[in-house]
Amino acid sequence: MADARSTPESLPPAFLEFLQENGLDPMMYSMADTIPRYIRLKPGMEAQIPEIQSELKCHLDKVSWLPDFYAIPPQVQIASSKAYQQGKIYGIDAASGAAVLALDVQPGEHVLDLCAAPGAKLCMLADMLGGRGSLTGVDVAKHRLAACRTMLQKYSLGDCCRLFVADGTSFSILPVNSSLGSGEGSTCLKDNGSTLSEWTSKRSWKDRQKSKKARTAGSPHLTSTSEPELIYYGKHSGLVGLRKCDALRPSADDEAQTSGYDKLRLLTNGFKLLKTGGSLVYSTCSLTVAQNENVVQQFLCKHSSAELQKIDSADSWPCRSGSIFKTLRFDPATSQTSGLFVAKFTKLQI
Ligand SMILES: C[S@@+](CC[C@H](N)C(=O)[O-])C[C@H]1O[C@@H](n2cnc3c(N)ncnc32)[C@H](O)[C@@H]1O
Repeated sequence: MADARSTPESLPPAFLEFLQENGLDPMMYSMADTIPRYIRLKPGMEAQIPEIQSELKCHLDKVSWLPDFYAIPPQVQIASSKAYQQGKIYGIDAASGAAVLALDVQPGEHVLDLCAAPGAKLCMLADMLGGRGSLTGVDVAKHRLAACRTMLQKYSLGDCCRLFVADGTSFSILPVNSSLGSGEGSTCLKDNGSTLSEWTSKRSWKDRQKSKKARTAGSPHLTSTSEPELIYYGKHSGLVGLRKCDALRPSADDEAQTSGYDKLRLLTNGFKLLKTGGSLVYSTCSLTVAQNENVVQQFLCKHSSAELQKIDSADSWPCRSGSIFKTLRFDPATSQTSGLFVAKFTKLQI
């Protein structure tokens, strides 16, 4: 693995060859420290910008091509700030925001996020839906989904989203109350023989924070075993409409959690669940052709009802076309983001 501060000259020749094969600029490894950090402002928090700037001690530099996004210097840490802890800002890379924007979600639509944890994009989707329609998040890693639930609660979005611990390559739960799915109120469905339940914490995020503080203070009553089990929770229903598959490259930690992870299978399953006429965004933070264009190519060969769509809003984005027409690549070196591949599909009636 290349060090983030490597210069092109210091990279091993085999790695340079690999970068060349994938059309990647080796300069990205010497520029990592200069790429800004991005925050997204919670809708309605615009008046708080001066206060946030003064707390973070930096200027929030509006990202011209992405609504509600601001660039801040890379060394600024937001996690300990009040603005972050009080749910006024999200930490999310601009390219990730673009992938969500590509889906063009409208209030009232129904969205599935496969590989949803820790949930920055899920929160953005929830904000875009504005409490109308439905949102379902799926992740195979239980602890990551718990973090996702905590995040949703922190931003007061806990009631807007159903979460499932499940493998996205076989997840098949249809929206409750759908003509294809189960009846209203059904909480637990059989999926390929294994029971899948919807998950959340019994307690609110505020209560969990209180317990955490109490534990830190040494309360004898609140040990780590007092943390509740994750249980079924949910009340949303709806028809399948828009669906999103966000299959990102796993970190080493993810690899351990999700061995056998297969992007083509995730994409295929997301598409299977997609309503005719709906849209699906496949986005990965992998920069390789194998995990991006090749996956898209193989997928299109097998699915005659899948059509790549032009992402209209992308005309002003700092990205380039992938090697397949209509796919997009955010290169770290030129886009000033962490880098991302994005492809948008629609399902045709055939
Ligand atoms: C890079 S993270 C996704 C980031 C997330 N979309 C966000 O915006 O915060 C990748 C996630 O994919 C999950 N994952 C990997 N393989 C999966 C699979 N087959 N089914 C469901 N989730 C999977 C991992 O557990 C991990 O949480």
